[in-house]
Amino acid sequence: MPANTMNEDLKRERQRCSFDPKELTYLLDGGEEKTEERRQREKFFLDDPELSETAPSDYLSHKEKYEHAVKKACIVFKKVQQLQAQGKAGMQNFREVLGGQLGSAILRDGNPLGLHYVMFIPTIMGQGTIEQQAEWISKAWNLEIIGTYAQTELGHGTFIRGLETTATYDPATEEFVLNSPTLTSYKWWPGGLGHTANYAVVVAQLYSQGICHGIHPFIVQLRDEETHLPMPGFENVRIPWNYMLMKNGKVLKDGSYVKSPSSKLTYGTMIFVRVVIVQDAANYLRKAVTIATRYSAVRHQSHIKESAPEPQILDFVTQQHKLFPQLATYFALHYSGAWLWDMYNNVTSELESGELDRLPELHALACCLKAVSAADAAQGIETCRLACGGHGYMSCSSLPITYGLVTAMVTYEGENTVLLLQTARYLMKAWQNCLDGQPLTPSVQYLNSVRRSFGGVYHKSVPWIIASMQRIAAGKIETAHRHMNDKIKRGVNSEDAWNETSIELVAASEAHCKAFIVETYYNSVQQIVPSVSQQLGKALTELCELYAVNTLLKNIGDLLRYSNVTTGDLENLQRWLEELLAAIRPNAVGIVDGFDINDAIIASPLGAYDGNVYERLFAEVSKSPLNAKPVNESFHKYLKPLLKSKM
Ligand SMILES: CCCCCCCC/C=C\CCCCCCCCCCCCCC(=O)SCCNC(=O)CCNC(=O)[C@H](O)C(C)(C)COP(=O)(O)OP(=O)(O)OC[C@H]1O[C@@H](n2cnc3c(N)ncnc32)[C@H](O)[C@@H]1OP(=O)(O)O
Ligand SMILES: Cc1cc2nc3c(=O)[nH]c(=O)nc-3n(C[C@H](O)[C@H](O)[C@H](O)COP(=O)(O)OP(=O)(O)OC[C@H]3O[C@@H](n4cnc5c(N)ncnc54)[C@H](O)[C@@H]3O)c2cc1C
Repeated sequence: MPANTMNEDLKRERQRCSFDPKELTYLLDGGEEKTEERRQREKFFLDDPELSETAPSDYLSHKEKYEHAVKKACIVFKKVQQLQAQGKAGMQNFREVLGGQLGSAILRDGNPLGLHYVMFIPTIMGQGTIEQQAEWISKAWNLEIIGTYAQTELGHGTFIRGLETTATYDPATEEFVLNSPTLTSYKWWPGGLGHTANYAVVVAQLYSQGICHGIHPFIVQLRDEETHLPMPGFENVRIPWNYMLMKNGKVLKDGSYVKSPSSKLTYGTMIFVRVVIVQDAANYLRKAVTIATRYSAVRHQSHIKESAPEPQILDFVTQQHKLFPQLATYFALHYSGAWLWDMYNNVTSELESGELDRLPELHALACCLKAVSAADAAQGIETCRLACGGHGYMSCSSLPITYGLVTAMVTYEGENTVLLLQTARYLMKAWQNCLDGQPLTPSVQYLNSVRRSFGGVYHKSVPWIIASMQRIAAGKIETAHRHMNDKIKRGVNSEDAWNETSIELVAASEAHCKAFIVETYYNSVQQIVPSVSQQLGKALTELCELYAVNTLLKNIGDLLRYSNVTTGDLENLQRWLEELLAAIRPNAVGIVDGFDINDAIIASPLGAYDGNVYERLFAEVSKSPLNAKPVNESFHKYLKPLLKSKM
């Protein structure tokens, strides 16, 4: 590949961008200094020859991939320790140091230590007493032990009250006896459980004095710390009394049970991970849209006008309609994720002082935001793949693997439909409170105002769109509530009525979440615009408008059903969408440049900063061991005899 050449199209794109991409980078990182720190950190990891890929891991076997990942995770751990020694990494900023983008670039096929950091340590922090934290956290943090989070069983993932593993307290020995007596009670899915972890937080039904007290977390040793040989299976495994994490519910040494202030505090780690997933989904989406946008600026094909040269595919308005909403969705999820992270931290500190009032609202928001961000990011990444035509299908484009990672988010940490139904429970209660004139929590306040006014004359503004989306959400919530109650009045029991109404409940929950995202995104941009250059402010506003208009237009049916919008208003919205695509077009490459994603993290010949797409693609396929010899052995072994036999 010619050294230091920059694709001419990308050069032109960069010249025409109306703002300085660096300004966007600093904004997203939280300041120039933070950007510099991040870049240094990335360099520190990515320039390490031991961490850079010699050959793409696609060509390794399953076993080799695992071994390769363990090796890299250990190198990364040592490097994190070096940073710690320099005061540049600690528990507080661990997510920044190795979270999402950087971590997943180094450990492309999965991180064998991921669950240790994302769930094992957070569970001990959230569910352990001070003494238990003192005993386990430093061991875990220093990797003297490796843990995982073993909740899901072969038979149950969603319905955790149905878990079969039991932990029965024996006061005579002051131990818990753990049992997974059936095939369906086998712990199944926990990350790192197979070969990496030697400890786990095991979620089991607690029995004491003959009574079941529901599910609780226990620390269980899985493998010998020296030999790494597995401990005997989960049949009458004895663990000491203080291996039950007892910050919330506890068993006293005599076997009496002390209830937690709320049984749902046991579910705290799940809320934490759901909150983290929103940001993570956003980051994967911005990587995919960076790849697809740069590629679309470099790729020329077909004609808009027969007389003109083949255009950049980014000039097709349908291509813009595929990609620019994904750019905007990144920002929408980023700001909603940041908002949720703040709420999570505030509510968590309230919980520490025994205040539980805001837990249901946090749970309702974390559930629907996790579900919508995972689904929208997955769909957005797939759209980016399709937007890259055949080259997007190649695994070296990084788009298929990115989609694979994000579509898993739809299922793990609470399957999306199930989580949306959790939010719907909250919304049904909120609507009843609204009807009864009871106070409403901030995220559902809009129900009161929407109940009072059904209409609202179209004007070209995001606040009008927010009001319309709230109207749709309130309409769907009201419809689901009414239909469910009609069934109950006709004699259907409430559980069956819930199930029979669940399609509408899920739709209500999604609509509520979308309205929340648009409002949060708009409020964030309103706050940011005065502090940035006029050009960047304009670009950010256009993206926010695009997200709002596009989201509303995707729900035309609902808009017609729940508001007094006219067909003329819809035509105005469509025109506005097209204007926004045209306005964003000159800035598209500048925006993805502003994400400032290192080429090694992009890891795609289609999306590198220099835009040398074809040269990089060619270099990439040359790495395949299949292309090392001109004739593959299978020709002599199988094809040739077959061809001969036909002659
Ligand atoms: C050296 C190398 C270094 C590497 C370092 C790497 C470091 C990386 C650092 C950062 C990386 C950042 C990026 C990371 C990205 C994230 C990757 C994560 C990977 C995770 C993998 C996946 C793990 C899992 O999947 S673990 C298993 C998760 N399982 C679930 O989520 C189960 C889903 N089911 C449930 O949650 C529940 O059962 C339920 C909610 C569906 C129903 O529960 P239930 O039946 O008991 O309840 P009810 O329906 O009866 O409701 C009762 C009542 O309680 C309320 N409720 C329910 N849940 C909660 C809750 N969590 N909190 C509060 N309240 C709750 C419910 O609403 C009801 O309320 P009512 O008032 O209506 O009664
Ligand atoms: C990549 C990956 C990593 C994972 N890592 C871990 C881990 O580290 N630790 C761990 O403990 N677990 C882990 N899991 C398990 C994960 O949390 C569960 O798979 C997830 O919670 C979904 O549960 P399930 O598999 O039982 O799905 P099911 O509940 O069986 O879902 C199947 C279908 O049934 C529907 N359904 C189920 N219940 C309801 C309901 N009440 N109402 C309406 N529809 C319903 C769902 O919507 C879905 O369509 C992981 C899973 C994956 C895919």
